[in-house]
Amino acid sequence: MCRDSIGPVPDDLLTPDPLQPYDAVLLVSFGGPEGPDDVLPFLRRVTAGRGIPDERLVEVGEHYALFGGRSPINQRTDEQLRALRSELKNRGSELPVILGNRNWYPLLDEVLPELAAAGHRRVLAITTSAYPSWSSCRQYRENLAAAAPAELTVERVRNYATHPGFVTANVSAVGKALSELSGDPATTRLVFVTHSIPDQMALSSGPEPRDRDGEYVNWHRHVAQAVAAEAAPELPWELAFCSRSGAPSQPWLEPDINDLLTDMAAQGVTDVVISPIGFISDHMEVVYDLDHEAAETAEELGIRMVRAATVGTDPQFIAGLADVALERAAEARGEQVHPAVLPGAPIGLTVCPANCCVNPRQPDKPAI
Ligand SMILES: CC1=C(CCC(=O)O)c2cc3nc(cc4[nH]c(cc5[nH]c(cc1n2)c(C)c5CCC(=O)O)c(CCC(=O)O)c4C)C(CCC(=O)O)=C3C
Ligand SMILES: [Fe+2]
Repeated sequence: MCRDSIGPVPDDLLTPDPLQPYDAVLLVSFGGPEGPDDVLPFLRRVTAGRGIPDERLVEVGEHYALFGGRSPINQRTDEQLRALRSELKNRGSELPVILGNRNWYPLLDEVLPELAAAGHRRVLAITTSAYPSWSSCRQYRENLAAAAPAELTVERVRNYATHPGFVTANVSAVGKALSELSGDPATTRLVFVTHSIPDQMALSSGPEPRDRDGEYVNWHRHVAQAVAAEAAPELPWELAFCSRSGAPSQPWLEPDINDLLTDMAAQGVTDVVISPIGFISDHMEVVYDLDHEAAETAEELGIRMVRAATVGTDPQFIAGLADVALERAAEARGEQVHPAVLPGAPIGLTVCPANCCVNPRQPDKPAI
């Protein structure tokens, strides 16, 4: 794991840093276990006080065990961190760009006090999650608020899934995946996949007023529509969900990707491209739930399935992250900004109202 040294606050007053008034950039990731001994402590940390059934934890622990107790997430995030660091440097910023995780080392709880101790006072956070909802946005904001010492202000960039950079990178990935299939276009489908969340959480995602299905689903539909229109205008597409957990009695977003594949096979579909637009790099959900579980379902059904790449370090995506960071800094300086966004799609908020992305099952906690 790469730890850029936190270092002193840059004091080059001759050329103002394009990320001023911020004095550091913090990439905020979920974090994942590095080996077999980390898996249980990691899962306990993620699920603390959440009422997730033990069977589910055992099951998820087994997914990690298949990969030697190690999630790909830390390495993938590290690659993104390096790519972002060099992109921001190319754009003229000298600020340190460092990593803090919510659930594994280096933990936000350590990194934010270290930043403050090194003299930093105003940090710009970029989360590795691109969409609004409690799980994918507010929970990050809550963890940041809990970890930040009083002298440190942490602000964040907008949810960036509707930025054209994210969409363009997914268009390339889908194009490449499609070129690996040679089936009849009439029986080929494009399926966008994201993380399932409880229906109630989806309905309370984003600020009010909300789209009928909540902003989590609304945003995914906008992204899916835009990627499909560019990458495969001739193919029908659908949005499916993976990685549901929680009690079986609690409704979560559907269709599950495995159920959708089953329905598609019954309708004569022969070829499917799966585009994991819900994830910005290869996490356990991608390498297990899609590459292992959904791939096995497809094989049993006789469907040829290709999984499109996650955006990872695609230069268009990384440039988009740099764009939203520079845009946020300009906003913080009180300048007028013109955020790039898909035509007709929602623009993420940089400062959220109190009722944004609430978790219906938890009293509101302080959030940045
Ligand atoms: C929307 C969403 C994202 C995408 C946005 C984002 O990226 O943040 C995401 C990402 C991730 N989720 C991850 C891991 C886990 N999520 C869990 C549980 C849950 N996730 C939820 C939602 C999401 N999760 C929800 C509603 C729960 C139920 C409990 C709760 O209300 O919190 C559990 C507990 C076991 C289980 O229930 O499966 C684990 C271990 C990892 C790391 C994977 C790795 O190691 O590579 C990543 C990137
Ligand atoms: Fe999760």
